[in-house]
Amino acid sequence: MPNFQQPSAMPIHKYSGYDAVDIADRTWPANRITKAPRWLSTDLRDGNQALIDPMSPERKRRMFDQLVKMGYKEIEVGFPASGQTDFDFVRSIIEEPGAIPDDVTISVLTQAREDLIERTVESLKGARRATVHLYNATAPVFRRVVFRGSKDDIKQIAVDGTRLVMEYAEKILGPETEFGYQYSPEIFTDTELDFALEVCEAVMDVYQPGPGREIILNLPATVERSTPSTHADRFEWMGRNLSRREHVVLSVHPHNDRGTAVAAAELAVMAGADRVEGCLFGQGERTGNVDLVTLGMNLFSQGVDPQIDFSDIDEIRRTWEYCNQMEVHPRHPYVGDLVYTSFSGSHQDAIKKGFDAMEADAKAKGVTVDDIEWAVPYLPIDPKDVGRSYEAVIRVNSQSGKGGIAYVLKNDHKLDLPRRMQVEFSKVIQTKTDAEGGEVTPGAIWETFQDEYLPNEANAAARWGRLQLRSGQTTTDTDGVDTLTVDAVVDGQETALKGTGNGPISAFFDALQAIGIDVRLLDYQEHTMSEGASAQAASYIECAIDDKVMWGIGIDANTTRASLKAVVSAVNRAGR
Ligand SMILES: CC(=O)SCCNC(=O)CCNC(=O)[C@H](O)C(C)(C)COP(=O)(O)OP(=O)(O)OC[C@H]1O[C@@H](n2cnc3c(N)ncnc32)[C@H](O)[C@@H]1OP(=O)(O)O
Ligand SMILES: CC(C)C(=O)C(=O)O
Ligand SMILES: [Mg+2]
Repeated sequence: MPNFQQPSAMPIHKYSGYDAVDIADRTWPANRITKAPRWLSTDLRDGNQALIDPMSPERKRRMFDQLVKMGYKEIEVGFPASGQTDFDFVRSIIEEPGAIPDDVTISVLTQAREDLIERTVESLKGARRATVHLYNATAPVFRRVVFRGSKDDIKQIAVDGTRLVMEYAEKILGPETEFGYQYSPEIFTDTELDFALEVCEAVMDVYQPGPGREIILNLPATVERSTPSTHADRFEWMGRNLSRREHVVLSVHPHNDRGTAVAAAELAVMAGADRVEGCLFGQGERTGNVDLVTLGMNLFSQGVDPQIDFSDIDEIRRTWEYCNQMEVHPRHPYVGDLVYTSFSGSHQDAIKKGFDAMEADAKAKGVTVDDIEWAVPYLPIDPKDVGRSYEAVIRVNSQSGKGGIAYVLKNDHKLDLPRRMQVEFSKVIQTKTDAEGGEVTPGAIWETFQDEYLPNEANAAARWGRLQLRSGQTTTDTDGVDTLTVDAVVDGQETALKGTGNGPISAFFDALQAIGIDVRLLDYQEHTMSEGASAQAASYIECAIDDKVMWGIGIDANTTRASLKAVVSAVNRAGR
């Protein structure tokens, strides 16, 4: 096929590509992530600083409590030198007994400026575990435009900042505080690798990490600039070249400007990152920080424990929406309203078969479906594991086929329709969706089903059809011949019918023959709808009635009655 694409008129000359990393013997592509990295939530700092209306103290507290409840052990709680609100928030959680669990480390961010550092460290007085996070940009355009200084000047900002953090921590914080330090060469992604390394080494020379004294070196994709693979190369290069590597916690902090933050984080972990910083649902500056929920759930879906509890994902989302005053997109991975829903026929067919196969496999092994490996097509995880029901899994519209409709009837009403009956009923629904458009809700599917197949069971006003069954009795003689007597309403008249046959169904056909209705049996299936003494049975009968082939269904606690009702259902439909 010829390619008809044409050069665009976009101003491409304004932009340049990123540099590849010279690391031909890279090892990260072969690595697998087999355990959760250390997580840091920066919802209360990077997420909060990106909001039109930053969180009120009450909203900040709700978010903090939610993060603690989910299991995050490192939480960046603000930029206390930015103003009174952040400062007071940090003080409030430190001063309230029990607000910060003993195993949670709070962290605070500061620029490398003495007044800001002093105020920042002051905010941490009395904390059990606290980290000061210092940053300064190291990339060429920042050196030239923002700081207007040389490489050495920029390195000096980091060195002086580190020394000041240590001095103020020594002066202000008592022995009750287990103090930690984190340094970020901001805009790492645009910084020359050897210079990023040089600055990190200079910072370490001041801080002197060693046994029992870790340093967190966080390499941020402040603005995402490259493919995740180049980002991973940069992490592998830094990991190989950093001295004192065993005392360094190498941390990744992706933003999502190119839409690949999740991949960038995962590949960086494969390349040696020990720790990931991000925000729930990808909140954060511009296109957001990396989404911690997607990262955690990606691990979960591969059988790796994220060490974070996502089992009530809608509650997490409600809290997040309240705190951020924003809405999660309906297609957001793992949590959006539509992410466990299929509208299209072939997906629905496969999902229904998947659920049926899971049930059968579990039964064969004598266990429950929760004990076997998840294998339902089109559903990467079991929605139940994040607190979702199966209700939304299949939704029916004009793109849907028989499988989806059959799924709704089975799931909501325990009716396991035979395949040819599924085809028959899906045509009824298709007529409805073609005529009315839009979605057909499970309630509307059931109403249509009742009206089509069970008019005598549904409300009396909606009854229709030539025949209604009142009561029936069979007797069997010594030759095995059944005689059936039936009290019925035929064309509005109370009528007594009688017939014989080699079973109740053929006896009923014989009785119908007497009033001019010619019925032949083509297929018969039945199943119980629940366990126990009061269990209902569903009978499905496919009949040739005069020149029409029709399915009917009967539901009753008595299987004979259920099958007679199914014949009535088919006969009435033939005359509709
Ligand atoms: C990538 C990130 O997310 S970084 C975090 C960004 N978050 C925030 O900035 C939120 C909170 N910040 C604030 O509220 C304010 O910036 C404050 C209160 C901390 C400081 O405000 P101001 O004193 O007005 O300074 P402002 O933020 O404009 O900073 C600009 C000055 O700081 C310098 N600067 C910027 N970053 C740094 C840094 N990391 N270390 C040292 N100096 C820095 C700039 O070069 C500039 O200096 P100049 O005035 O000599 O040209
Ligand atoms: C302060 C740093 C870590 C940051 O948020 C960034 O560079 O994106
Ligand atoms: Mg950031």
